Amino acid sequence: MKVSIVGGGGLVGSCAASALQFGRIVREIALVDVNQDLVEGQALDLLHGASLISDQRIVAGGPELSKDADIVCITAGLRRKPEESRLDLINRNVALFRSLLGDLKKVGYKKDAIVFVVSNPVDVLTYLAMQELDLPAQQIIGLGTVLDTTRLRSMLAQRIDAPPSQVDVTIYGEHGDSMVAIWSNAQVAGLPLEKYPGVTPALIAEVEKKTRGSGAEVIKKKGGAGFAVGASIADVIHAIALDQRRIMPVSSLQSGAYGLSDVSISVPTVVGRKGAMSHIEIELWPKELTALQRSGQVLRETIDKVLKG
Ligand SMILES: NC(=O)C1=CN([C@@H]2O[C@H](COP(=O)(O)OP(=O)(O)OC[C@H]3O[C@@H](n4cnc5c(N)ncnc54)[C@H](O)[C@@H]3O)[C@@H](O)[C@H]2O)C=CC1
Ligand SMILES: CC(=O)C(=O)O
Repeated sequence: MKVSIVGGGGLVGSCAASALQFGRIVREIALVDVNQDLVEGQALDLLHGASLISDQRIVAGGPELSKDADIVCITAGLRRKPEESRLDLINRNVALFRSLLGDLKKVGYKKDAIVFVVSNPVDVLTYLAMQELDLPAQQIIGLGTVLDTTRLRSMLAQRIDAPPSQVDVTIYGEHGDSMVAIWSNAQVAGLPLEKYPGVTPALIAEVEKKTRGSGAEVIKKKGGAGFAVGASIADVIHAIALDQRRIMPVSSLQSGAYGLSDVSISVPTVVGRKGAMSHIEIELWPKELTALQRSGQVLRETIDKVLKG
């Protein structure tokens, strides 16, 4: 498996590369960036640790490195300002994104490549990639609410003193203000979350609110997300590389599940070597379903305004 990271010189791309190196699963990590010195420096820094970590090939360069990549992960983009909503970013990011898709089209890409979008607003740019590239829709996925989900699980675990890996609650919908935490099926180690010691409706509401504001909080305090988003990206890439068919909250084109269609958004999705292989529809609380459909509506309106307008 060769993974190229477009924007690999930046914070998100370099943290993803480091997580992939420690993951020891993919064969080659290619960092692509317009900032040549920066990307060469990142690749060199990763390479310096190779004898301690893994035998992967690590290279840096221009768009041509994506030509034979099995997974093209796009993290190039402009960062969100603390007071800016993710959707406001689209106006600054669409032109940049179109130009790097243009570079990719020029150099070419594998017919079975998975294009994995991380740049924000991730759901809208995932939809744009699907429109612009000549690939089946299932081969184009976005990070969606994978990062939001680990933030929610990890912070809730800390509050109730449970192991983060045993907290099972997932966020779906937009990677943005209208994200929807699905509490109807939440568990800790297989036990119903609401019966777990220390869990109260007020605590749940507080952690959910903190999760919603996490992106902005991290940007304000350290400039942008790095470690957690890098780990999230590596988790999805490993599910693809190993054809794990895990159910993950990635963003992909919808065609009817939960009443959503013609929009890229996160719902329970089977992720494997062919990308977003299918969507799983389960019963939600009516208020969760309504919120998920509203989230889809928010994204649809943005797509209509920005991409079709
Ligand atoms: N979906 C998610 O959960 C998250 C998404 N993000 C998004 O990831 C993106 C990147 O964030 P950071 O890494 O913090 O920004 P950054 O500024 O550190 O890195 C962006 C990199 O992209 C490069 N770049 C710009 N134009 C390029 C082009 N045409 N081709 C190749 N490289 C190009 C820049 O030189 C820079 O190295 C942003 O859009 C941010 O909002 C960030 C965190 C979470
Ligand atoms: C920047 C962003 O989308 C996040 O940290 O959630």
